[in-house]
Amino acid sequence: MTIVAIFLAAGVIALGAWTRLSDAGLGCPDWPGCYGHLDVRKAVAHVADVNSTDPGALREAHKTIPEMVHRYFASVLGLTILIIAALSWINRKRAKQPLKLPLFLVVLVIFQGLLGMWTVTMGLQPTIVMLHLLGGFTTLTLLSLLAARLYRWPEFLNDCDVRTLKPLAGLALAAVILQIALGGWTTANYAAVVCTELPVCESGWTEHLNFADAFIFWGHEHDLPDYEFGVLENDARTTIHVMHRFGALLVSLLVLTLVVRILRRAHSTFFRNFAGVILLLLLVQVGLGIGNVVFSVPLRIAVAHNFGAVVLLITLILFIRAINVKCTSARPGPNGE
Ligand code: HEM
Repeated sequence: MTIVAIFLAAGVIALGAWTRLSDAGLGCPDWPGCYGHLDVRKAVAHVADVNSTDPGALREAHKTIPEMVHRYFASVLGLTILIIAALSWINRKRAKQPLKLPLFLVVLVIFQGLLGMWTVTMGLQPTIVMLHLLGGFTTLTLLSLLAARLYRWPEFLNDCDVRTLKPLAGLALAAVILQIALGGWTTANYAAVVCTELPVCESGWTEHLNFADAFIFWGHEHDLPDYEFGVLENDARTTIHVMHRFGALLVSLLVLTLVVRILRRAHSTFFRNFAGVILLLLLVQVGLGIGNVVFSVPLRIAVAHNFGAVVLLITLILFIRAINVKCTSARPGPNGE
């Protein structure tokens, strides 16, 4: 069941990215239905009707589809998490049966639903959009952690030297989380295309930094009907974009140092492979980020960049879990001693 939930959560994240990045976030201006309809086909027909009687209405029927498909998948995921929590409760007396994590996931998925509703009803308010993205990433990460606990993966650790890497791994994880939040902030404020040059931004970018306006999280002053396509001035958007680039540099330095240290300390194939996977994910993620800039954020690259971020996050969390399990130089006995 947890594995099913993992696939569903991954699908919901990818669909959410597709919805957001194809500017379909307001494809359905109401919630939970779309123009009052729970059936997406009726919503499409409704938009077509309105457009035929009022050609100035400019409603785009195709944008209702990603939004509603995202909502359908999210509902099934919510239901699956409820079932997981119910099963954990029923089996709570069994040894090593996790209960707090499934219950926390229920609270999280309900809060995610509320954030999804506010995303629409508050007209794509950037802080809500970013929190909704972070909530989705947290859901998938915690489900992966739950699966690792249920399947007792890894069972034991026989490479005790890698445990000394805990502080560095924690630091790399914190940097990745911050970078994900900055990425979400870049998207939510439509700051992706303000810097079209590498490595930082257009020449003279240092004169176009405005930190005061770039990080206003609530109460923006604007007279637009909603936040679609952003409400910030160019300098504030440039600042956000540039911070995401510097964030990438910090993440790269920390993650590369971690990889080198793992390779130096670890003697097991398990951890050497782990280092290889982390390195590969970092390279792919930076490559996709550069692809976003060079090709002006094509939908496929942007969705892959979103997904690459969550996979990198999960891999680091699983690495930290792996270096935290009981360390023994020999395989443990049947009772775990
Ligand atoms: C190193 C690790 C990196 C991580 C973890 C990361 C993470 C993210 C995340 C989570 C988003 C939000 C995606 C979404 O809303 O769907 C994002 C957006 C973005 N990232 Fe990164 N990123 C990284 C590196 C880079 C690099 C190196 C560049 C460019 C050189 C870059 C350029 C962008 C751009 C332009 C966007 C906005 C995309 C849009 O609005 O459609 N990223 N990033």
